Amino acid sequence: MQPLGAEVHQRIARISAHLYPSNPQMGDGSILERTNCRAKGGAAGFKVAILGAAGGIGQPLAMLMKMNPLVSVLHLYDVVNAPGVTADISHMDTGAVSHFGVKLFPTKDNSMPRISNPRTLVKNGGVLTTPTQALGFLGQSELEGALTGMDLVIIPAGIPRKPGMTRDDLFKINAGIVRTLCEGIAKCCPNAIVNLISNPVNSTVPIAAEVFKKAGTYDPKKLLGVTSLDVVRANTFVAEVLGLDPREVEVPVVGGHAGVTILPLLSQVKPPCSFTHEETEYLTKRIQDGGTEVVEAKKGAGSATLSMAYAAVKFADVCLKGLRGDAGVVACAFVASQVTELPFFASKVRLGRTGAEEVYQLGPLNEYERIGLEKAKKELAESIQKGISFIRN
Ligand SMILES: NC(=O)C1=CN([C@@H]2O[C@H](COP(=O)(O)OP(=O)(O)OC[C@H]3O[C@@H](n4cnc5c(N)ncnc54)[C@H](O)[C@@H]3O)[C@@H](O)[C@H]2O)C=CC1
Ligand SMILES: O=C([O-])CC(=O)C(=O)O
Repeated sequence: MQPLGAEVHQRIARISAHLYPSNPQMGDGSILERTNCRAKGGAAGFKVAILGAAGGIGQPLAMLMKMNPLVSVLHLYDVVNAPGVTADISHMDTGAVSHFGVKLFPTKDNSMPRISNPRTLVKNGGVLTTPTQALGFLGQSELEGALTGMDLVIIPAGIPRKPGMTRDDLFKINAGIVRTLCEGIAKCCPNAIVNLISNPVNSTVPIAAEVFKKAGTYDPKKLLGVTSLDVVRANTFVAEVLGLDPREVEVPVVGGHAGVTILPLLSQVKPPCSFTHEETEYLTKRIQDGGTEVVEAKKGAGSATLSMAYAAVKFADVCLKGLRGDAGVVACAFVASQVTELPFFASKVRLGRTGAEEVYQLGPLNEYERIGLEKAKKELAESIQKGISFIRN
């Protein structure tokens, strides 16, 4: 293998310094390192990490994010099988790079980096690029590499439910996983938008907030619990009842993401429509129990993964459009909120360059929804407190 010329060496150092401004050691080119760069033809876009990328949600989510034209770099992190998933995804001829892998090795005198396969280097508008060569991020020791420089971090890491379990039964294991991952975010990409999928969302979002507060990096606008699957389900089930195309239906779903805390506002469905009491009861229950419906159908093989990946990608896409500065980007999410007396609540939010820039009020509720809201708040208050106490005590 031939050593690289000084010009290439300097270019690598410049790119690394640009990508890792807070970690200059990554840019000196004299250590074994990984560098990000765009594949030839890769669109300028956002850097996205998926934590738990080898899981039931993580894999289809990685695939769909690799197809998103707003994404230029995709980091796939897991404690198992991340390199395999990354290798697989990296063969897709889309723009995003699922972690490009040029490995730079020190030379004997430690002065000049070598590249494992110099033929993979391509010059693209002055930027060092390579056709996608997959490298995932495997295990705790690679978490920092996965997170450094990210604009958006999506977290579907953690165990899923089996029949008979509640989402709260996942707390014992998932709380610790979320804490560790969020400590990494606070350290490596404190300005990233975080989309938290791991259950129980009603507690994991408060956990994440406490971790960020402890680290001094908390920005409530940037932490979003993902409740988009509730909206996706609500749109589907309401469309079935109305005999409409689900793509034309918009149902706000507020509260939280577990059982009675999932509160569809059927009085605010677009296009405007009305439901009988029986229809309201049927729809509310079906939307609230949508997750359990899938858990039971899978008979112990996990919970919703494909519809969740779809819903997560829809939500990530609106977050990226907000970051890009698009106007009028609105979606439901579980966020820090003053809409009720609770510190967190899911409602419609407007997404902008800095995250959830505006949290909308609930609007007029009917009697059925007002009763539902009281039930939702009671359970939510306990779940939120449980998350907060996990970090504070
Ligand atoms: N917010 C929502 O609407 C929904 C949330 N979920 C939740 O998403 C989570 C993931 O579900 P699935 O993908 O079906 O589970 P899964 O078990 O198929 O995948 C989870 C992945 O997380 C990885 N993982 C475990 N510990 C990790 C750590 N410390 N760091 C990084 N990765 C780690 C595992 O290796 C695995 O690949 C569950 O908690 C589930 O309840 C599921 C559906 C909907
Ligand atoms: O039900 C579960 O455990 C997974 C989930 O959150 C959902 O599908 O809404």
